[in-house]
Amino acid sequence: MTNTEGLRGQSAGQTALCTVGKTGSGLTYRGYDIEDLAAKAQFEEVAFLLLKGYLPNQGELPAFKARLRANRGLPAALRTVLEQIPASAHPMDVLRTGCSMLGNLETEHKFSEQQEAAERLLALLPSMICYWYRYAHDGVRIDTALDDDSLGGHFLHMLRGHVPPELDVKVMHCSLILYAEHEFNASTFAARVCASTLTDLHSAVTAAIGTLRGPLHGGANEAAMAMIEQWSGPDEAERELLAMLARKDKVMGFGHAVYKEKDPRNAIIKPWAKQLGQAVGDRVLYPVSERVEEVMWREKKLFANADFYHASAYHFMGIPTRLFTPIFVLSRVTGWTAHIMEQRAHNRIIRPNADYVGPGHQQWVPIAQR
Ligand SMILES: CC(=O)SCCNC(=O)CCNC(=O)[C@H](O)C(C)(C)COP(=O)(O)OP(=O)(O)OC[C@H]1O[C@@H](n2cnc3c(N)ncnc32)[C@H](O)[C@@H]1OP(=O)(O)O
Ligand SMILES: O=C([O-])CC(=O)C(=O)O
Repeated sequence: MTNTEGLRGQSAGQTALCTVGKTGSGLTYRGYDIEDLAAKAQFEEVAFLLLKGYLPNQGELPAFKARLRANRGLPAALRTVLEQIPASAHPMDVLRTGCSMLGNLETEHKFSEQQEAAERLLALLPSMICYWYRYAHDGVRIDTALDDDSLGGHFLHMLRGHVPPELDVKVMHCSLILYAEHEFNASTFAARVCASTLTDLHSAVTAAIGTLRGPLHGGANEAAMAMIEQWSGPDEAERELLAMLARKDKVMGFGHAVYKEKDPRNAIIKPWAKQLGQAVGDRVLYPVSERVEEVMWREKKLFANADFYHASAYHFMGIPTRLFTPIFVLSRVTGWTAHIMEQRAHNRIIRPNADYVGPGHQQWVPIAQR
């Protein structure tokens, strides 16, 4: 593999949204450290920061949250489509289809409508996934226009059918902040490539959802869960993990295309996973996770990325594994739509070259002679 494969290490454009690994391990959103945002901000403040370019003041934040609350309801035609999708479908495919359908029902006709379209998607995606999930699994048509203050609380309320405890809402805030934005990651880049053709916002977000789904990107939190839940304790985990490494299997939730020392989001989500594990009396999953992290560093110098401890944290909150990557979508839609707007503001169609490695010039052979 050449060093430049996967465009690794190359600049593919400019952004004012985020820095990743500029000092080896740091992460900032519009100049603010992720540690400060995760400890001090509400997710909605971070969403506003990404979408508008500055932190909201005391008047702007409640107004923004009120707009998000008012935008939670699903159009009837979208509910009808969601009701057709079987319970066996992957929830990421449901979001992809739902986002595309919304583009038919609430088409973004002019770019001057982009802020409203972005806020609508942010407010409505939790309703979309929970409406489908509860209908497909329990046959219940949930009320999505609940009055929860926060997006994370609203999501948990719809999913469970009751108001969630404060600890779970706090963890959701933190998780949504950590997942909101990450420069030119694969799904954001897909959204920007799409936007660079001057297509509509829903098309670009649909492309991003499809890109996030894979296990090398957002799908890693689900894949990490599938791996750690197989093991009955740390010793079995270590044995099996060493066998995986000997086979050169990829270990999901480890490594990163940009960070070289650590992923700063790991140190923030890990203590929450520990606290949630203690709250539910876990004696297996968290110790297994810690051993996996220890062995990966000892054997390969590979560190846990944002996805690894998200797996156990979500699991301890009772969230079904197949909804892990969709939660990533509910958050990253802020980064995607902010990047789409940034791309449009300084647009040139994204169209790199390729190094040709195919056959030399060929003589045409008529089909009867082949
Ligand atoms: C929120 C996010 O999207 S974070 C990323 C989530 N994805 C995952 O957790 C999936 C597992 N991780 C991976 O597949 C990779 O680390 C990626 C996709 C994140 C980054 O890929 P790359 O930039 O190509 O990785 P990198 O160049 O650092 O790899 C160096 C070597 O380490 C190995 N390696 C990297 N990550 C892992 C891993 N998780 N498990 C085992 N080996 C690994 C590579 O195979 C490569 O080995 P080689 O030189 O023998 O081929
Ligand atoms: O930046 C990346 O390549 C992947 C990542 O961590 C993210 O999208 O959050």
